[in-house]
Amino acid sequence: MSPAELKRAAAARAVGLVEDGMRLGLGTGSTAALFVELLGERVRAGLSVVGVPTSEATRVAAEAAGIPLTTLDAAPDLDLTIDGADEIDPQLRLIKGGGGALLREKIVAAASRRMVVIVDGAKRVETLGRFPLPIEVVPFGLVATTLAVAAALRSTGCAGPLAVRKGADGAPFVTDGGHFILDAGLSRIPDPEALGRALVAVPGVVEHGLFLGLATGAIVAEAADGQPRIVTLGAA
Ligand SMILES: O=C[C@H](O)[C@H](O)[C@H](O)COP(=O)(O)O
Repeated sequence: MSPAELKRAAAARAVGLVEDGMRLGLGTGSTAALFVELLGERVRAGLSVVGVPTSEATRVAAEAAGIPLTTLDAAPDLDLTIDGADEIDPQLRLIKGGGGALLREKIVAAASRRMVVIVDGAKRVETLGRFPLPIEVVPFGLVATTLAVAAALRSTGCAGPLAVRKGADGAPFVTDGGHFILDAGLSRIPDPEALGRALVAVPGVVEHGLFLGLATGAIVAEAADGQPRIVTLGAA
């Protein structure tokens, strides 16, 4: 089975969690995009929901799918957020931000009573860190911030290269919030909570891609005999 087929299976299961009248956080990335597409089918069939997109890309996709949208300011308490992830560990701790949407994703997840993560089985890890950790920083003082981030990484037992994420044109990738992303290739993160605390203490760091204590459940689609097999973690 291809990763795309597994992602679709996880997204399809997640659509079943949506109930009439819900206020939804709509995640970002290829898996969340499949959820938006499938949710749009249910909306066109009569389901009444309202969504808060976590990126401009998701806003465009949700509008195209016919999903009514609002802002987090108008609906600051969401019932359910469905989002993808780059990694998930057994404690439902996540690395997110591979698509650069981590800041809005984290704000929306924190404003939701439930956050259910949809992933293919390849995203499951015992220890976070194989996926480079995205760290969103303001462009001003980039070199000083990068040095301080490197010190924060070392102070929590992490080591590895830090690189400014580049776009297809070779220029720094700019997030929806107008910030840059540092990707930290750490291999493993021994203490994600300590690293999270150290990173938010660095002036210039806006947010990091460690989602700790936010996911309430996960839907994992694994390949089993050529068919997707759904495994749920937590409350999903
Ligand atoms: O910034 C992007 C998000 O955190 C995505 O949810 C994450 O990168 C997973 O994306 P995908 O479903 O495309 O693997």
